[in-house]
Amino acid sequence: MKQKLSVVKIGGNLIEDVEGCKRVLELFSKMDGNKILVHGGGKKATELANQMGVESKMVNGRRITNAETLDIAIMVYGGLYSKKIVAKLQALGTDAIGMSGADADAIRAHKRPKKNVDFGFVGDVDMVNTYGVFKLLQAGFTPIFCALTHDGKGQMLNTNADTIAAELAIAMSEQFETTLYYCFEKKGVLQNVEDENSVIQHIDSNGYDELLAYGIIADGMLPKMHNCFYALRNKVSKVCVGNTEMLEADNSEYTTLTL
Ligand SMILES: Nc1ncnc2c1ncn2[C@@H]1O[C@H](COP(=O)(O)OP(=O)(O)O)[C@@H](O)[C@H]1O
Ligand SMILES: CC(=O)N[C@@H](CCC(=O)OP(=O)(O)O)C(=O)O
Repeated sequence: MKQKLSVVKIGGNLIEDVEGCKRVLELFSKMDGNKILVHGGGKKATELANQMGVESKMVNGRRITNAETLDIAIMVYGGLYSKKIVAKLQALGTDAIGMSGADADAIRAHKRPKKNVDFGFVGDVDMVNTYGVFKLLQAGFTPIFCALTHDGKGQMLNTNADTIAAELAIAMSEQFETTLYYCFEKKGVLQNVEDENSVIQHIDSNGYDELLAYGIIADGMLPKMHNCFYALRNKVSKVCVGNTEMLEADNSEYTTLTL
């Protein structure tokens, strides 16, 4: 029987909230078994870019990343947030190790080809070094991935954290029975985004099409849901979307997705 693995992605809004971040890291550190954390930080990158007088442009939920923006991404994701999260987890007794895709050649990507939009230094994932990640887990480390990949030729690339989480979960599913958790500030996928108590408990492929058709899923939820179903179609056992409390063992108020 395969061992279990949890891949938990935490979004930028959650990290920004001091209490929310503290709680999610506490719950993550208490989770049993093999686990990997993936963190975003898009909100902070936009804030820092503003302070530096650099314009932030998003297209389809993805950041247009020129050389200056890439440096900001590396500073915020690979530096500020990675180190702060690792330090907090260490204080909670989790032997966390901060990872970008370049570290241990963990995630290779290629620069997204120019089509209608030139995304600049945005990476589409080609390969996850599952053996490298496996070795870290076997050695007792908990890998903490940020939203950065590399092309294997010395170029860092900016890759959406939701995508990193899905690609890691898919690749590691060869060896593990994997559950992917998308943790953000709302209780789950909501029927009405203004109403926290309208959590949709379960969404399958047909339901997903309907939600799309009715425009119930919008903004950042569009690429997130795309990643959820992409993961499910590629052997990830279970995908869940919810807030911090989803990581509490006896909580069931969140969204579960199936094909
Ligand atoms: N049906 C929906 N249910 C929940 N959130 C939704 C929905 N439709 C759109 N959203 C928006 O999607 C956002 C989450 O996407 P995003 O900000 O990219 O997440 P993350 O913080 O994980 O990066 C929510 O803050 C919410 O405003
Ligand atoms: C290419 C791309 O869009 N990368 C994202 C990476 C950070 C991220 O995904 O952060 P959240 O999870 O907090 O949104 C960005 O730069 O915003």
